Amino acid sequence: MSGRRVVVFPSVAELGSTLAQLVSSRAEKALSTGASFSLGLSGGSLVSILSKELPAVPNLDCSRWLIGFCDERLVPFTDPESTYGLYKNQLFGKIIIPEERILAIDPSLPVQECADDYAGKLSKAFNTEQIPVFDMLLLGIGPDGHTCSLFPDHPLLQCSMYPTYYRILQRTVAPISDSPKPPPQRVTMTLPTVNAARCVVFVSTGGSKAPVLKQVLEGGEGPALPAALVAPRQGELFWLVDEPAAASLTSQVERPGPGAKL
Ligand SMILES: O=C1O[C@H](COP(=O)(O)O)[C@@H](O)[C@H](O)[C@H]1O
Repeated sequence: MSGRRVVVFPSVAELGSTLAQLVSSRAEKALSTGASFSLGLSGGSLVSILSKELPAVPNLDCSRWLIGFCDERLVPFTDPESTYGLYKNQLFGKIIIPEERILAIDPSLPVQECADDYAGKLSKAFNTEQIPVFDMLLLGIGPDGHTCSLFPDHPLLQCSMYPTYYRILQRTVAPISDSPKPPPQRVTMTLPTVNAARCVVFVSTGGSKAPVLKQVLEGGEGPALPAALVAPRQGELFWLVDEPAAASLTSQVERPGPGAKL
């Protein structure tokens, strides 16, 4: 990992605009050397921030982007809890990404089959039986420290710590049917997939996130929270947060001026 950057913004709008610039710049970089730019999206509060700011980037050509989902809730796309459904309504109508380049789950399948099916889609799109390497993943963090659908104290996390669970550890995505946050059935990227990415960006806003950010970024007692286990092996790691979310941090952070690029 090439060093974590914690960047604090005075407002969600400024954060969002820098996030959009960051996505655009990493897309340009990926497309200058490769055939596509692979971007993994999360749900929750990220959806509206990204959907507002990304279409505002001038001359954004998304025709060679490949979109995946860091996690997804196992509900129909028409359900307000569906992350794909939210992006379809709020973003995909505003930027042109060929439909076949958006890798969504099949919500009609039972959760285990759904995870296997989604893993198969990733494997085909990345043309590998190994862990896919995304150019960029956008993550959120819940007040409990979860990220993707990886929750504190969940066996999916223990898998990453105990070699006896090696088979599971190597999975690209996993099903979860007991999510403490509804809806209970979900599909999520595993930590090995998250940590293989070239660039991982957490987005966190609002005062309700201040205590968990303090714990994840500056340490606390007890086992590491899921978000604290995100440490890309060779990629970049950004935390983009607003002032209320950063309120309890005492470690060094960056406060870029207006329009600054990361
Ligand atoms: O349930 C989920 O929550 C996290 C965090 O969401 P936020 O609204 O607190 O930012 C999100 O990143 C994840 O994709 C989602 O499924």
